[in-house]
Amino acid sequence: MSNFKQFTWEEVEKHNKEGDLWIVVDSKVYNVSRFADMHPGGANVFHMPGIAGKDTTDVFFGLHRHEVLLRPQYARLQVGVIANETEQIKAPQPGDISKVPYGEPSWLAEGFHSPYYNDSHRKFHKALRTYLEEVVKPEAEQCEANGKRIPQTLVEKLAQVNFLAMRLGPGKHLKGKTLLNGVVKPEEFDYFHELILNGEIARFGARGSLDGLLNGGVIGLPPILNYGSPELQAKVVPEVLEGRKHIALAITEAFAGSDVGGLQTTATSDGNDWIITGTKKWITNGTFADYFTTGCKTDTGFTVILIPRIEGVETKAIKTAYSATAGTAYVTFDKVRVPKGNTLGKVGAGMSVILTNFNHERWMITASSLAAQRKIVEECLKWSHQRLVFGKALNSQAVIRHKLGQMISRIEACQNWVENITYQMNNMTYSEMASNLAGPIGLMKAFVSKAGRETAEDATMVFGGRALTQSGMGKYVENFHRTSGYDAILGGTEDILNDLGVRQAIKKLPATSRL
Ligand code: HEM
Repeated sequence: MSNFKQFTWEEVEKHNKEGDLWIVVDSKVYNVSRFADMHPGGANVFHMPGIAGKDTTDVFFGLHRHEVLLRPQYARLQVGVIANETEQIKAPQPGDISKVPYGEPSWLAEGFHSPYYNDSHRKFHKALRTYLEEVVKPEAEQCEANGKRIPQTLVEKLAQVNFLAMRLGPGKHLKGKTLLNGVVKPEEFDYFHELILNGEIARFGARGSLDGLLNGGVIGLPPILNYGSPELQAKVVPEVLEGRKHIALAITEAFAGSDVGGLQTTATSDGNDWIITGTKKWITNGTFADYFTTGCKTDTGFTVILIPRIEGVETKAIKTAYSATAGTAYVTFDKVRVPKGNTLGKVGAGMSVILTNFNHERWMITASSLAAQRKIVEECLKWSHQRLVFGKALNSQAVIRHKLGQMISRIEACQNWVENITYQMNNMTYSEMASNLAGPIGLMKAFVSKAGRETAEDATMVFGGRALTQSGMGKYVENFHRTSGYDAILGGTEDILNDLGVRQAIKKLPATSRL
């Protein structure tokens, strides 16, 4: 029962002039007399016909997101409720499952089934979504806007639930850890749990923050876990997983991106040390990283070396299309002296260190991209339903329904592909994955990111000018449209990955295959 004073419509209607102005939104009565002059949409809108002293629910939801009413400074404008009426549009609660068709993958939709997810995944999903929406989303949104790195207080909270360890996926690094307050056991944690995690952090609609949430660790730490010496692992792995230090993967350069063979950073041997000189570009989390897992040219080929932030290492922020909270950096190594014990894998065998890392990174980007696309589809379904044009809902236009149909088909097709690959990952050894899945994951990532860019275009048309502003109705579409290209570039561009997938298929064609 609400504690608000109850009013009849007759009482509300009397407050219909400048200085004494009430409106009703979804059975809630707001006194906007003093607010009118501060209203971002202007004071005069309240004097349009059918507004002052009236029910403005439809016009309100055609212009504002529901969250506007929840902001404390606006919530306090409410002075009462309409007697015998109840609110229809409920504030979302942390952990809620969307009831919008296609707003969730089918395994979460009522009445649907899936062969892939069990009770452990469902329990994990519920706890994780609630945790992220309560603890992480507000900070992620703030960082997306102000460009600051995520606060250390949040890093500490994330470390407490072993967030980064879970982001690395199943494996020995989870052993003995309490995951998300014990909701899933380390030995149960599989690639579907990780798929869920990658999707949930992408639903905030804050792409820079997604990478700012210690993405550098997801791609920078596995080479240490898989190829570092026991001493190096004992020191660096706990520091990073406990959030005391941060790590970045430093491969790409202004000289070479996807063409790893063309890299120019050089490590020369000097007794027991490497002397490293060169530059790296587009390094995610680089502005605040304490360690760089770095691809270097050595006498006998390509070698991966862990470089701490010591004398000779400098980083500066690169201004990119997404939020600076991702910490994208240009990194300079100037005669940096690093012990040879920091070599990851064999000298000259760095290519396989990097290539085995790529499968997981590409699959992760795909999973996040897919969830972000689904969020956009949900936004478009809701918006086209509540937006009135020419006196009717936007979705009464066939051209809009056609766009929605295309968007839905794309995410559903992509979802099925991603879940199939995830199932393969769950049932293959690491080396089977390396040999069987590099091609399919490459093709899948290219396909899903392309689908995302098409959805970004369609959604922009559905939202119109609102898709171009960073606040208001279209804020998620704006963020996705501006940043969907990241999914198409990071971890390998669409063109390169398409080509990789086909080359792998050609390699595996039986020599005797003929029409
Ligand atoms: C309690 C009542 C209201 C509050 C707290 C409120 C608050 C806001 C806020 C915060 C914005 C900025 C955009 C955003 O963050 O979404 C906005 C924009 C706007 N509001 Fe309101 N508003 C209220 C009622 C109304 C009503 C009843 C109308 C129409 C008669 C209206 C018309 C507009 C318009 C036209 C804009 C600009 C939208 C745009 O830029 O796309 N508002 N309002």
